[in-house]
Amino acid sequence: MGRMGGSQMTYSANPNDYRLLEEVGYGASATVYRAIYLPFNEVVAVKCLDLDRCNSNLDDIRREAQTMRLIDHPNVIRAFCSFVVDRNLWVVMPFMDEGSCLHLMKIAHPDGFEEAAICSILKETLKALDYLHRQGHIHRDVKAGNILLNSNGVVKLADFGVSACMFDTGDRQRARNTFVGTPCWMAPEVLQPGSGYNSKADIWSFGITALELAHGHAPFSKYPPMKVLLMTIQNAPPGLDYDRDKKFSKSFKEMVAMCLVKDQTKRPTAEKLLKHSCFKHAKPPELSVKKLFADLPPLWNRVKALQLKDAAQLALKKMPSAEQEALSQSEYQRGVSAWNFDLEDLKAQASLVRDDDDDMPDTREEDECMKPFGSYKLVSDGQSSSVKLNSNSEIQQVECRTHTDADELLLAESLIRKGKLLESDTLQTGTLEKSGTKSEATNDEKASSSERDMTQAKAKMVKGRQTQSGPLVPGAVLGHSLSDKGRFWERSEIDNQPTTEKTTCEVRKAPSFSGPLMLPNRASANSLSAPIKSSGGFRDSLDEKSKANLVQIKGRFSVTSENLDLVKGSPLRKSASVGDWIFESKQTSTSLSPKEISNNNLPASFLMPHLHNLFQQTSIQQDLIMNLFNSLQPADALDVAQNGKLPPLPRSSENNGSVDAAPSERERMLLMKISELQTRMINLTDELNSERLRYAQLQRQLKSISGQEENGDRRELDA
Ligand SMILES: Nc1ncnc2c1ncn2[C@@H]1O[C@H](COP(=O)(O)OP(=O)(O)OP(=O)(O)O)[C@@H](O)[C@H]1O
Repeated sequence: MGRMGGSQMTYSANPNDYRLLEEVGYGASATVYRAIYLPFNEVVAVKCLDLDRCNSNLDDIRREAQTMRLIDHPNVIRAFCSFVVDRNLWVVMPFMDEGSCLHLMKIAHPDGFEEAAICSILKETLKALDYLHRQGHIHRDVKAGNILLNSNGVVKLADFGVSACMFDTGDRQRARNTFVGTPCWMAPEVLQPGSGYNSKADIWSFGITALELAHGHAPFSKYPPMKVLLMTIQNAPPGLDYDRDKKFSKSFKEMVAMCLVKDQTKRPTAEKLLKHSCFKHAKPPELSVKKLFADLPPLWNRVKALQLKDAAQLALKKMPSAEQEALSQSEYQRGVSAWNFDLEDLKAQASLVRDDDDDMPDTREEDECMKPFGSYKLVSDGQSSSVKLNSNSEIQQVECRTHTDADELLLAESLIRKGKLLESDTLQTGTLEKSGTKSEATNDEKASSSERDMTQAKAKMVKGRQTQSGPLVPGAVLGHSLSDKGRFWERSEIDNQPTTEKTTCEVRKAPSFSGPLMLPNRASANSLSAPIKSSGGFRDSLDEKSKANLVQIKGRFSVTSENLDLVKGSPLRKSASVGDWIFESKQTSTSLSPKEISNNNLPASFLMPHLHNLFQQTSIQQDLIMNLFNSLQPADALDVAQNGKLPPLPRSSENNGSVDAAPSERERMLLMKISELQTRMINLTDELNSERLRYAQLQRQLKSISGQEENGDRRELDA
């Protein structure tokens, strides 16, 4: 049996006692359901944490569950009980029927809430933080997505996925020298782990959350993690702008500014902040918060609508942006989800995201707080300028001539070499690769990597898959050997499972890869990150089976042939030619239900962007082919071959290293690729033509319908 719930009732740890209903939320590694606890016929929330998808190690998961069970504060979500079901950790919690502030903003308040509501929400959050800090915890993931509301106006802070204990020593203490949290909300000192951090990191995140609630999004949120990271370190702290944020009071602006001070010692404690006039005069949440969700449909319908809206938005983006968005979003969300940043991964991200900020897919207005970055952009005009990086009170100057992502990498690498940016076990790959060369891993890095190996080895030693029906104890979690990873996907025993388990499996299988619903946020989070297994930063840590199926390693992530099928099922696919993620328009068009299509009631405004996408995709394919043709040029070909991407070029001694005229293995491969691309282009052209036809048909139908209506009207008038 599980522990006592808030209502002093005992909740069982038997999954059959819970009927999972609708999905009401999802995070990096968990899906949250509204559920009925059958013995009491009571509505609860069940967070199903996918142990396979978890980026965190088992200790983190256990810590979250333990923390949640021990806490007892009206503003902190507590766990009634938690237990392991197959490959999931189920955490049973009170159901917060209005969901998170983030969802609420996305669905009904895209430009943020009004000040009265914000102050009420923040006050409750601050009470939660004050309590947690007194208990010795740092939450480390304070953000609107983790502030939950219910219809009575109750506000609770959730998600202890990354919380840390301040009183820990040894390994756990060292863990606080690592990147943990969500990039946009992360305090500068968290990004410079050498100095360590404390509960004041939560106060920074709290300040960022205040801005998030005020604007509808966090500052820097449109940038990929690498950029966010550098901007947090380099730029002046974000804040409310005097002109743009006129609707907010001086007191509110002042409170935000107090939280967002780079020097953590100058930030107030939660206790002190609670005394700020902003909170002293805050209305009780039941008065100011309820109107935020008045007249909204039930949470689960909102979540569905949100998924649909995101799917539509992504589908309608013009192709290059959509491609970029998908990539950027997935990279961003991976950063969001990945508590432990990995330089290799960040480098990969930075190199994949174009530096042209104006082209960034986010249509949001640029934040005022981005202004300092504007001046940074100036240097791209070839002027020399210096970027100041404040690290451990020491100002380091890095010469920066052009503002490119490569420069950002250099900056980061420069910091790292100076031992400022990463010091402990977060430098997961332990290597810095630039232009194919590897710098030597430092002793610290080596030591920490062996520590990690030990942890992994330990986890692997605990064999056997347990289906635990009892409150979560360390053994219960550890019962899931990491080496079991991936088995879930192969299992054919789903049909033999109790309904609840079946539901989980189906839902888990479905979300990312099958339906159009999952295309956007989650699509971007899951379609890429779920099938792309986290290898924990080590190629070596991939299990044998994964290694055998390995298709590609990308940063910390590997794509196996097994999950490539899943990727194929997703609307994003890997372009065979260039290795970019291409938005599959075929999938997009089929993302409309057959009913919708057969109803022929699609407005032209909806179809046109699809056609446009197809058209552009075709052009892109053409470009790719041209590029490939060009890549046959001797100089380029030589270069590519030297980079090891293709078999080496044959050389003849007579022509002094120039490319041999005879078709080489490499050329054959290129030709194969070209013909593959051509086939795809033909398919896309066909698709475009059929869409055109359908569009013309629809227009005819529209005309005839409107003609009929006009006739009807005329007849009515005549009569
Ligand atoms: N008790 C609850 N009642 C209602 N909705 C909830 C509850 N708990 C979580 N949610 C919803 O589910 C979403 C995801 O939950 P949660 O943040 O715990 O998952 P996660 O995987 O830990 O997320 P993250 O990406 O922040 O690490 C929340 O943002 C919220 O919208």
